[in-house]
Amino acid sequence: MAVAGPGQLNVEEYPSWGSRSVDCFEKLEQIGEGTYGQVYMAREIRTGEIVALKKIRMDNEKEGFPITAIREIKILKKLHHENVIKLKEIVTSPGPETDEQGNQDGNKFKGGIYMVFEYMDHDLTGLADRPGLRFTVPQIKCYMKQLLTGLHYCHVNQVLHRDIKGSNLLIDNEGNLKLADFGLARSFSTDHTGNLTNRVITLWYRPPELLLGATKYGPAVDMWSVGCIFAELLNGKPILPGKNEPEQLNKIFELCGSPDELNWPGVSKMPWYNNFKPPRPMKRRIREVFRHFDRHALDLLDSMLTLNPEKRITAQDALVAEYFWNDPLPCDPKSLPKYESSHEFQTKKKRQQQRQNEETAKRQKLQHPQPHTRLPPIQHTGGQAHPSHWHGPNHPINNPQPPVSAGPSHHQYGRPRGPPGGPNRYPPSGNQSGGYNQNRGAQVGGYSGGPYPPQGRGPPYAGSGMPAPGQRGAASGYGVGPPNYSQSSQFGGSAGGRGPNPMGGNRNQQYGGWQQ
Ligand SMILES: Nc1ncnc2c1ncn2[C@@H]1O[C@H](COP(=O)(O)OP(=O)(O)OP(=O)(O)O)[C@@H](O)[C@H]1O
Repeated sequence: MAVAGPGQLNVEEYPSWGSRSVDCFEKLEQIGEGTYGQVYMAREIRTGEIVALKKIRMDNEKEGFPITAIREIKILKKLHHENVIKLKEIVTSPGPETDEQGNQDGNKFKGGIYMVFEYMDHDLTGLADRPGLRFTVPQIKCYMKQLLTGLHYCHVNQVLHRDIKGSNLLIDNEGNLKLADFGLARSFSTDHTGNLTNRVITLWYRPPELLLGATKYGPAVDMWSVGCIFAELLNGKPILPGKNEPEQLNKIFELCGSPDELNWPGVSKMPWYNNFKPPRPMKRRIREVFRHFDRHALDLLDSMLTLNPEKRITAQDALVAEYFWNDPLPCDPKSLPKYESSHEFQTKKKRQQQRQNEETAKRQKLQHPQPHTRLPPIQHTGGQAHPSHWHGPNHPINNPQPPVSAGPSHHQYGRPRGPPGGPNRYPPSGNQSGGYNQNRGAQVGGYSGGPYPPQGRGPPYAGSGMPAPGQRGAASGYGVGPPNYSQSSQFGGSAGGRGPNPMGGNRNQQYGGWQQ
């Protein structure tokens, strides 16, 4: 197969694409649910090969085949790299289909179209959310290196991913990490002449230039998201969990300082700058907030979370950063432990189940109260904490809000992504005591994803309940410093939830106009 060179489309077609039926595969289990519909683990009947089938959702489409699917297919056909998910073929189902409950699919084509991908055992959010799992520094370096390598390849090929987040980073049991979900990706020209939509990238990972209304942008938008993921991996929880766009910007300014003409020439001309500029200058506090990270990690993070996109580090430069060349070195992917399959969809489903069980148990207890006893309660001096405490106060299990059992991309449409685990879930990481933990085995920890941004476009945020520009958003967590880096009050509120993607109810609609 011909591999596209930088900036070229791979013109070689696959004549057989779309000619096979989905009946060539046996669906084994649902592993994801996103904008397109369901993602299944499946086995190819003839070869026994395990693949992922992503069904292209057609029921909402008034105008035929969704443009995002066309984009994803077109882009994935030209990208061939070990750190980019491989699209193997397209298959169709000629007749009406039923879902797992036996209900007929409502799509007007009365058939389905599936993308067949190589199967990956985990997504980063699902993996990091496993109870008892904590990534080591060599492991974080190993994943970060692969993320940057894959992204560098995309950028060299003039593709912006525009939705970098944990659930779109897939990992197999060989330790390989691959970028997935190119549904929001698009080609860009290096001169940034075209107008692009700024309603892309899941809110917690969205860079300040998009939040300030930029419509001309480039690969730096993805690098901001990478910085958020990097800090999240080291910190153990999302670092900028805004509930809506204004609050997101506010959080960014509190951490990264306020933008001005000195640190970001031209910022005052950005479309929404005047709506959101803080009334007084704010100090950059990355090095203070993350002082427990080691020096090289901090240097790299600082360069990724640079407000001015022109000054933000590129994937190529990040790959040669000291961080990756100093002890402890990134580990060999193959040396990483193998875990039971974990996708965000499944881990959240399990958590939802656990919550239901707890509620049932509580109800039963109320109905059948224990006989009164005079004995004092038994004091547990050690051993396992109650599961609901283990998850921390912000965990969906304990949160009074309805459980948000899936991330922005999964089956909780119309809501922001659920709160990440509580502050106690995540141990401080990085080099606190002068040496990294070189143990490559699993430890305690976790990692969680972000919400869908609120709906709507255009300037912006009227009536959104945003803090006035410059006011602090609801309880910034910064300044306390790990491990008391509390973000607890950030969660549980409504973000004016919208559809299952960061673009709006139907992200395809965003592509019809001049902004892409
Ligand atoms: N090739 C794959 N192997 C294993 N799991 C996969 C694969 N592709 C997707 N998944 C799982 O399905 C989930 C959803 O996939 P994906 O993000 O591609 O769908 P989507 O409809 O575009 O979602 P979103 O609404 O987030 O944009 C992923 O987070 C991952 O857990």
